[in-house]
Formats: sequence, structure tokens, C-alpha cells
Amino acid sequence: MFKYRGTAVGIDLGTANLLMYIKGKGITVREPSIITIDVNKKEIVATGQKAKDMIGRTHSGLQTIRPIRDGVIADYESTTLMIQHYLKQAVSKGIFATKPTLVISVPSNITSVEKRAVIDAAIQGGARDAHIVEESFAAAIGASLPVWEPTGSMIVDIGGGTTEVAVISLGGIVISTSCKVAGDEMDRLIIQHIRKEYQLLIGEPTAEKIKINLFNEELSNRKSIRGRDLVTGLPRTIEITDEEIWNVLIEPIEIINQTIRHTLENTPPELAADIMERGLILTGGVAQLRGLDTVISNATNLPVIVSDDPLDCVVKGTAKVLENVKILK
Ligand SMILES: Nc1ncnc2c1ncn2[C@@H]1O[C@H](COP(=O)(O)OP(=O)(O)OP(=O)(O)O)[C@@H](O)[C@H]1O
Repeated sequence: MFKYRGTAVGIDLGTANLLMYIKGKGITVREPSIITIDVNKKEIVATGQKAKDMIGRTHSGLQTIRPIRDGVIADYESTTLMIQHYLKQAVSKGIFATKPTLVISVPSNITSVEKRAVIDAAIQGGARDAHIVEESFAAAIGASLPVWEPTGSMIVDIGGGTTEVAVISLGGIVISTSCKVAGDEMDRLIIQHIRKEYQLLIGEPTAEKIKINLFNEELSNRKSIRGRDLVTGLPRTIEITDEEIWNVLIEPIEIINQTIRHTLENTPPELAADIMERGLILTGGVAQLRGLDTVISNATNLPVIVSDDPLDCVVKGTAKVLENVKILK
């Protein structure tokens, strides 16, 4: 059994975004999970949004790194540096003085070695000790689902690197499935499509922007996209419609639908009946993709509800875990 001594911090260590919740303070960090390092000095020169703005714009002395890929640590040293940076920042702001206890969310299907790496990175990064909680469970708590009741709740968390699907009842995960198709894969497919059809090279931030702005009623349905012509090597602008981009996203969305259907097929009938009545809850950044809820609803025959603040559900869940230590035990 462990007890919190001093400060307790919840972290959603996501592929795309890192969120930090400090007990008594709320969400204090909400930044892209990206750092820029000085290659020679091995020091951080930028983190979060500042580092994201540098993607594709650095010289040889600087490197932008995404330490988390597909929900797991891809670069141990950078993950440690990133955690260390945000903990030091909290210390310098006077938010806490002693080493904190961290609760960190991780995808459900990662190996024990990958889980250990997260705990080690947190301790190396300055934590007193660290505990992990499954992302889908944290998302369900954060979305205020009745996880402790004898009723089935289905959560579908679509982030940057992974889609996590879980059925929860009586305080535990009954079944969970995950796939490595989420927002990043959508961006990759958009880049690939524009390269193949228009011989135009665009970067990850441009592809992400196209996805986020899809079917935005305040913007035109035809979008201008700037990139580098693969043939001439010169900058070029093309126009592309939202429908064309949507067609690119149909394939990854179908993989997400298959993952949900697979989970439903393996769900005990009583819980499946509960889910049929109450629907499934979408969380994670991609839950905001316009039209996605309708497509998932048609593919699963279930009501689909996009949670309020889908980007914050996981970290809000870790926050509730901090307040209720028994969840971790
Ligand atoms: N309005 C939007 N429409 C579509 N996609 C969006 C929108 N806003 C953010 N996203 C996408 O959501 C993803 C990030 O979501 P989130 O922060 O939940 O992921 P994460 O927790 O970092 O990743 P993971 O859970 O896979 O580790 C990115 O791919 C981002 O482009």
C-alpha cells in the first residue's frame, strides 16, 4: 500500500499532447508532446507548442523530437528530459517543493517492459515514485461514466497514436482492445495522398491542420494547401476539397470501426445490452473530427456521444485517481 506524501501529479503522457494535473491546482500543463534539443549540448531549447512550431524549420544543430510514438516511449532520454522540464517548471513557479508522486496514463496493451520504462522515466525525471493507470479507464472516469456501477460503459479514446476501446463495469475493465490507427495515421495518409496525387510535399503540421479544419462551417469547403513541388523543387499551392480529404480518412475510420465491433462481439451480453441502451462515449482529440460520431454510430448501430472536453478526459481521470488511491490498488 502506498500513501501520498507531499504533492500528487497526474500526467496524460500522450503521443500528441502532454497534460499535467496538480492536486489543488487543476490542469497546469497542456502542451504538444514535443521537445527541441540542442544536438551538441544535449539540452532542451524548446518544449510544447514552441517546439511544435519548429517542426520542419530547424537547422542541423537543433532536432525536434516526439518522444512518445503509438502511445509508448520511443525515445527514453527525451521522455525523461520532457518530464523533468515540466516538473522543474512547477518547482520554479513555487507549485511544489518536494518530489511529487506521479500517476501516469498508458495504453492498455503495452508490455510490462514498456510500463516499467514509463515508471523509470518518471523517476529519472524527478518523481518520488510513479504509478500507472490504463488510459481508457482514466478516460472513462474523466468522462464521468458510472465506472463503479454494475452496468456496462463503453469508452472509445482516439488520440494521436492509438485508439483505445474498453468496456468497463464495477470498477474494472471487462474487455479492451486497441489499435495503432488514430490521428497521426490520418495525418500520414493525408501527406501520402497529396504527394501521390499532386506531387506536392507537405509537412505533418499542415496535414494536421487540414484534418482539424475538415468540414469547418466557418471555412470554405475548398482549402488552399502550400508545399514543395516534388518535380521542380519550388513552392506551390494547390486547392483541395473537404470531400477528397474525407475519402482519404475512410480507411483509417473503418479500422477504428472494426476495433469497436471486435470489442462488442466479445462483450458479455448483459453489458452489451447496457451499452446498446446508453451508447458509447468518444474521447481523445480525434473525437472532434466532424462527422466521425455519425459514421461510428452507423457502423455499430449504437448511439455515440462525444464527451465534453474530449482532450482533457484522460488527465481528469488521473486527477480522480489521485483523489481515490484505491483505484490504483
Ligand atoms: N478538432 C479536431 N479534429 C480532428 N482531430 C483533432 C482535433 N483536435 C485535435 N485532433 C487530433 O487529436 C490527436 C491528439 O489527441 P490526444 O491529445 O487525445 O492524443 P494523445 O493523448 O496525445 O495520444 P495517444 O492517446 O494516442 O497517446 C491529434 O492527432 C490531433 O491532430
